[in-house]
Amino acid sequence: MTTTISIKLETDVARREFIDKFDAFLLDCDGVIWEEEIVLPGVHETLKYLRSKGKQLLFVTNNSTRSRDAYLAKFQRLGIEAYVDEIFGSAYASAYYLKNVLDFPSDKKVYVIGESGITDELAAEGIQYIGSAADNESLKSMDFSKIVPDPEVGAVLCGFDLYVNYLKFAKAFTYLHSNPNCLFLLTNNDTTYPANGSIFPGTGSLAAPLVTALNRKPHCVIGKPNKPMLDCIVKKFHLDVKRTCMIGDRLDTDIQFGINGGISSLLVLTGVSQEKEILANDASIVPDYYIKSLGDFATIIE
Ligand SMILES: O=C(O)[C@H](O)[C@H](O)COP(=O)(O)O
Ligand SMILES: [Mg+2]
Repeated sequence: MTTTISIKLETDVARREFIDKFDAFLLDCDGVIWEEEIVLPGVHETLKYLRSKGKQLLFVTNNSTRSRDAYLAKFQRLGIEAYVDEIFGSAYASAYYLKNVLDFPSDKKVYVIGESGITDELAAEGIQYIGSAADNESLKSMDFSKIVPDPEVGAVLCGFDLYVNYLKFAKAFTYLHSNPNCLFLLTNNDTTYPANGSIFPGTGSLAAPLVTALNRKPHCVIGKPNKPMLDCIVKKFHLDVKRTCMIGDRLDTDIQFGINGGISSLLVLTGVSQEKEILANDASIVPDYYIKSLGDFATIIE
């Protein structure tokens, strides 16, 4: 097996040469740019520097809790220059995929386990939905009489949901179990979520009870590392894959996304994946480059 070596960008010369190699950067958000409301050190300066060099920046996040507009408000709140067309969240990509790829029927509904990011983006695409916040209060007793099949539910879409509960699982299970034509979609499959210098259960772990109960894998997972998200981006921006680099904190989503898309990849060590994982002899996913933090590029600013 040929061992791929990842290049660690430790010197200013190496960092400058790296930046000059690319015209477009796809930037992951959680664990790269910020941890929730805290922008990581040096990231403001680095993003400003990339823009000053005329680089195309695209923000590509598996986080489905916010719509593009809500993300734009977050970028503005945190003092980061961004434009709505540069933002690709898994909620937007899921609504785009349902509308433009699956041609989801207008007389059908989507049952949502997830938050306003998903419901706002579905509404923006004119797709009917039920569930989400309406089911934030779970069953109070073992009375299941109100949980019945609904042939109008054409898909179950599961994303990150702080209010996930038994009622939501029972409804989603019933729609999928009673109707083999009901689509089972995940916004993304991240097993963990980076926060507060640690990791917590992520969307993939929230959807796992449904996968187990149904004994069925999702019909489609939209977010990184899967093609639907990348197709959406490449089609919209006609990127030159040879001059494009994905920057992320997670090997099995961000770096695999770059590999799947035939674009270069840079791993940062401020989120989920660690240096020892890419240095291991049996490393299966190896980025082209890696650096301690996106903010470290601030050292080359003239
Ligand atoms: O659990 C999740 O959904 C993910 O951990 C989270 O959303 C990752 O977001 P990203 O790192 O792609 O910005
Ligand atoms: Mg991340």
